[in-house]
Amino acid sequence: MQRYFNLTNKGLSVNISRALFSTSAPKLHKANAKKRLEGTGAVPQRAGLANDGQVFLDWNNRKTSVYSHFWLRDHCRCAECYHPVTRQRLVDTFAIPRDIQPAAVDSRKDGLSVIWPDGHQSKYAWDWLHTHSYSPVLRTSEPLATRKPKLWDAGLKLTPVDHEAVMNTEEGLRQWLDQLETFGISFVEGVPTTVEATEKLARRLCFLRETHYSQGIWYFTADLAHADTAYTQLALGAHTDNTYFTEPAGLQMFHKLEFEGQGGDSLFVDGFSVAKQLKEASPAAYRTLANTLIPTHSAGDENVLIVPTPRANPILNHGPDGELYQIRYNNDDRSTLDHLSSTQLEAFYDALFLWSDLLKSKKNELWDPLAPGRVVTFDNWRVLHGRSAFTGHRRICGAYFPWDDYKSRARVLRMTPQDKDRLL
Ligand SMILES: C[N+](C)(C)CCCC[C@H](N)C(=O)O
Ligand SMILES: O=C(O)CCC(=O)C(=O)O
Ligand SMILES: [Fe+2]
Repeated sequence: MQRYFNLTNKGLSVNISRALFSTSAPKLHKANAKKRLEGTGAVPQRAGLANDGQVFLDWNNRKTSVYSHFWLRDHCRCAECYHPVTRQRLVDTFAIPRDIQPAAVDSRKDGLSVIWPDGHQSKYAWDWLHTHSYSPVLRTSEPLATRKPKLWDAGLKLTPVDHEAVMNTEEGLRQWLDQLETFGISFVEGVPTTVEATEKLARRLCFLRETHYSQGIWYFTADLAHADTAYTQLALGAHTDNTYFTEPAGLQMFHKLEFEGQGGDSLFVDGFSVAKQLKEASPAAYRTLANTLIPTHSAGDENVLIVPTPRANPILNHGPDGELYQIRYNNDDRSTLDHLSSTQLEAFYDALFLWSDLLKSKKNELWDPLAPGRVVTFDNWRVLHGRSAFTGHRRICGAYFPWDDYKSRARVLRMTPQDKDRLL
């Protein structure tokens, strides 16, 4: 049941209805703004008056969202304007009059209906409108981005995920990816100690990132097969890999297939947790590591000279929203610092010492002997890794994974196609 109020202005009839049947449907008004707007003859989107050219939705929690007319037309969700299968915009944004006004607006049980002057009818689901309310923003998190990280220290106790479950059930796979997104690290146990089984497990997660080290799965031992310290028996302090790539690998996997000797345990440190500790200990040092650009390179192999574009990046990388999203830190792969002023250089070294002290603090170090059969996978944008020096024979195989494709896989596993439609 609906009630209609008709307003006529410049010969345009506007239907305002109130949905009385659905508790989740917001009340809809547009009369005042529209009347004032048309009375002034101003160009709506440029008028700068708060309520001009907008549709108002009152939600049940007494919040009111406003949506611009142009935005609504540009975001029409009908099959002609938005491809229902490819989920891509079909409407020609640039063919929409910049000052478009609806001919009629109607609140329906399942969403907002708008009829435009050319007769085109747009529909928007209420939950889609609520999710994408931008004035004000009503969503409390960005559900597409990632799981909220849970920070950890040396005491982290994660339940290992069963290899059979990962390979044969969606639940097992989801558990693995959930841990990766939440803690930035996860262990799979019961993996056959072969390169083939490890590669199968890796590809269950995502296709692999090729690098100068390999096409896909790699394995290494202390033989300098590649000119990098990983291929020696030296200890490696906590670091992230690929600091010299424009985009470092998103994930890394290790499986220790063979070991006869002493030492060679694996080290993991939650870089997001250490960053938080640094910020608390010295906001100035934190700012220095967030702002100082560090050049890096990979140049050991004869035919390789990799540097990133841009040439240098901070250790602590923040998005435009100010969130820390990536750690890039490998003190061994840092290039010559020749671009900082004397003052900047001293500030950088001071901050680096504080960072390193926290990284090496016992309470942050998670050590694991990584017994054969126990495969570790970790977020190379968050969790730093290292190893103790070793003697004897040690062979590890593993893989790098691209960030976006790993995230996509994780997202799809925790979302329905309906979630996709609502969240995009
Ligand atoms: C993992 N794998 C053995 C293939 C290579 C190791 C490379 C470590 C290197 N310093 C870097 O940051 O890339
Ligand atoms: O040998 C190890 O355990 C790790 C070496 C390393 O840092 C790497 O391969 O990226
Ligand atoms: Fe490494």
